[in-house]
Amino acid sequence: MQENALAVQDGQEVVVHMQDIGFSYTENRLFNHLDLEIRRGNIYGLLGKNGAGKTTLLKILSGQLFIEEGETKVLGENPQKRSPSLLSEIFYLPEEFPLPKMKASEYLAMRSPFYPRFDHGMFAQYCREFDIDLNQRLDQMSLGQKKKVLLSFGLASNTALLILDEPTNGLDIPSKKQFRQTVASAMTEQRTFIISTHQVRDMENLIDPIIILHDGKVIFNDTVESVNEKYVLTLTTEQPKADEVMYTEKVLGGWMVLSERTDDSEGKPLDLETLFNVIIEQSKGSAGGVR
Ligand SMILES: Nc1ncnc2c1ncn2[C@@H]1O[C@H](COP(=O)(O)OP(=O)(O)OP(=O)(O)O)[C@@H](O)[C@H]1O
Repeated sequence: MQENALAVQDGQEVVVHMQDIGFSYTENRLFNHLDLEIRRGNIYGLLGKNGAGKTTLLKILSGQLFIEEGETKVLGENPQKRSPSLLSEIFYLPEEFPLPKMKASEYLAMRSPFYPRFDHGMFAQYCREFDIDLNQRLDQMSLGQKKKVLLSFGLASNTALLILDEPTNGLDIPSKKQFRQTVASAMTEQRTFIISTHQVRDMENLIDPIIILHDGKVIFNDTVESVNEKYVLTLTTEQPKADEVMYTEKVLGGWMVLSERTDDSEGKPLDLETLFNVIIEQSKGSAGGVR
């Protein structure tokens, strides 16, 4: 693909730029003045409550839904134009999908020519790792097996942008570990992955930065590390007063409290689930939130 010159922020190319986006399915507005920037070479996690609009956002990025207001640029192009060169640089794995009545090997032969840098050796390796029989018919596979075929296909496609919507849904316990290892091994500086998920425990130590979609906007787009540099979680046995702490949560043995990190702070870093709850909680009242 002849990529247009992309803007560079902090040494990383901006592969997705969304500005002032407005979108509705019905008279109710889903996105209102939504802004988003995604930089090359990262595995982003897209988090949000049910109905926040994660799938919708991913469909806009992959040229399947059209916005009413604002501007979207993906790899420098407007995805609504659906140019073949741009579409061959995006692989989108939906949460649910119908697959044709054919063997996985036939599907490979049919779809792989669409992706100019498709790596057949990698595809075979990923399928071996996921224990997939390429001679089995796709429509006779379980949900998890189908996901593994498409995931292997997407990773081997070598597209600049790989979008995975709830990829671990349907995967058994050993496959989730395999998923993390395979995704991490397929990542390169030239690629960008966006993974939408509710299964944050499956994604711990894989996705970073984190994007949180809430109330029609992106309310957080930053690394977990940047939050942990500023804040710390500590366990206390006395119930803290709600108005004296930024965030608290009842846990076994006491209360988890989020406070600003000082030089002598001792505590544990935020896990993704707590980070999500903190950001949503902060968005309710405070100006600014945790940033
Ligand atoms: N085709 C459609 N027509 C009308 N409304 C829709 C359509 N698709 C989605 N919606 C609505 O838009 C909102 C966002 O849906 P979307 O699937 O993008 O959310 P999500 O964050 O992916 O949700 P979940 O986490 O439950 O998968 C929801 O309120 C949903 O009901």
